[in-house]
Amino acid sequence: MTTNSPKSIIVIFGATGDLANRKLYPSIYRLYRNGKLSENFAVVGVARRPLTNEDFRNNVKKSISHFEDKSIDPDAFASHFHYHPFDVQDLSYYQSLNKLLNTLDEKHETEGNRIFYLAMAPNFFGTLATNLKSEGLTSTNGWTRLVIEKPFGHNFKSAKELNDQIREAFTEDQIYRIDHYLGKEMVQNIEVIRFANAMFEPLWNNQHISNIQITSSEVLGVEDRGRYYESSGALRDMVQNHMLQMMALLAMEPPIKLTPEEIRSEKVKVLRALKPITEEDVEKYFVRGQYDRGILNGEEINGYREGNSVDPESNTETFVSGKLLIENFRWAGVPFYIRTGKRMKKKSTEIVIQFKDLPMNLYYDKEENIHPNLLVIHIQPYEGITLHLNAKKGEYGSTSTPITLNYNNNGSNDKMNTPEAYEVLLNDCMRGDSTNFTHWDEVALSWKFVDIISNAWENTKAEQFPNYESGSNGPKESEALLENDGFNWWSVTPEEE
Ligand SMILES: NC(=O)C1=CN([C@@H]2O[C@H](COP(=O)(O)OP(=O)(O)OC[C@H]3O[C@@H](n4cnc5c(N)ncnc54)[C@H](OP(=O)(O)O)[C@@H]3O)[C@@H](O)[C@H]2O)C=CC1
Ligand SMILES: O=C1O[C@H](COP(=O)(O)O)[C@@H](O)[C@H](O)[C@H]1O
Repeated sequence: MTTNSPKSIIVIFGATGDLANRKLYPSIYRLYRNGKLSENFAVVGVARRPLTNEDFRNNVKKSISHFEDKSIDPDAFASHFHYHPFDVQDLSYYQSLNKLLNTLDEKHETEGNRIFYLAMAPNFFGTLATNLKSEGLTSTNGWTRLVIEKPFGHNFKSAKELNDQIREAFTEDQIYRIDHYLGKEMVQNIEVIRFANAMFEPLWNNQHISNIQITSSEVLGVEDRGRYYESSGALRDMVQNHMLQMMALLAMEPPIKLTPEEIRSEKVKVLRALKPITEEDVEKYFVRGQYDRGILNGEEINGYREGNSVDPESNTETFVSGKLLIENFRWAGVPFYIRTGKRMKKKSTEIVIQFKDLPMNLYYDKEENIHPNLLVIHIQPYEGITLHLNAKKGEYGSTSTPITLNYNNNGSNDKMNTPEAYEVLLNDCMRGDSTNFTHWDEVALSWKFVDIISNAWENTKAEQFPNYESGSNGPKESEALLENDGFNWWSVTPEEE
């Protein structure tokens, strides 16, 4: 680990793209504004478009205009940015990039520290890593790190090939595989809620928890990403990474220390304990869906198959729900239900931990529906924690009424100061903290689990597609998945109550 405001050059490959403009430049700006970057930093943008430094800096200033802070001169900030146009497949340009980096290293006194951020289509990841090494850009007096965007492969086989190629140029501890959910404030809070509260850990097992539900629903559709999404679908896009990572954080054993190695090792154990399913069993444990037309926020929405670059008879799923079982002492018998989809009723990521009912409830006769205790971790857009309890509430006699204790995390941070996932992860990477990045072992195990499901789905046409209306909660089979076990999906966003 290095200091809190590390010195480094960040080279962004894909500097004119959507991710760089929407997420990376604003994140670098916020780090700068919050004193998390020393003055000794430079950003070098690489893409093919023939921009001048001035054009590039103007683009950067545009991308930060929503977040601008009057006390910071945007030109002073933008002066740290440099542009170097070339096609990354053309080996001859890497030498000139290296020269530029050496010059900037001297100018900004960045001590040879370099982050190579691959914000480009995944087919370039392997080549870029190889070229950076072969052309000497990784040989400096400081540290060099490689940040890789998702998707990391398309299945286990391609992910392994990619990993093998990257590992020829970078060691595992130089590789930072992004899963932006791990940078979210409330995802990081899972560990704190679990391991810093005496009241939860003793109950955190199959004796006291009946099921856990993880939902990540989106209102947005596939927008202009049809080409990518057609070969991905919700399973690869969301389940292989974000959903399984959240599940692992909820299910892991307490690490002996809060180091990247110890936390990762516990997450890996959870992924290894996932009950494997056979292709024949996929239908029993997983539901796939695809959105049809519908009404969302009063607006008529087209179905997935009507989108750009989408096959009018597409078999691609835009919704997945599933039941995961973890075969270890702590979790045997407790279903972890996951659900994610596009064009759903609301944008919301939430985790619901449902506790078992008491062995005998004195209020059963008096209350028709005794409410189970729930611990809800609201990841986004509402951030917070809600505990659902039962209590007597201002009435004669002894009746039980459901009540909630609520902590709202949005309220404690003004919007400008809530760290965005990419901001947190960039800062972690600069400090050399890989805790919130995914290790190859986790990626490999996640792909192995997901491959069985994707194989089953690719080999069978979903006859009933499209099977859920835009603006709904997904297909009815997803409700049945829980109902068959005697449960239901909880709808728990505080504003709705
Ligand atoms: N956008 C997002 O919100 C998210 C993106 N990601 C991932 O991030 C990566 C980038 O995504 P995104 O920004 O949306 O993609 P874009 O298509 O918007 O950007 C791609 C970038 O790559 C550059 N580029 C393309 N080909 C070459 C080449 N041969 N040589 C040099 N530069 C090239 C393009 O610039 P030019 O045309 O000028 O060369 C552009 O800057 C992908 O892996 C994606 O999966 C992950 C999560 C979210
Ligand atoms: O990785 C991805 O995540 C987004 C959802 O992210 P969120 O932070 O808005 O919840 C999803 O839209 C996209 O398809 C996927 O690639």
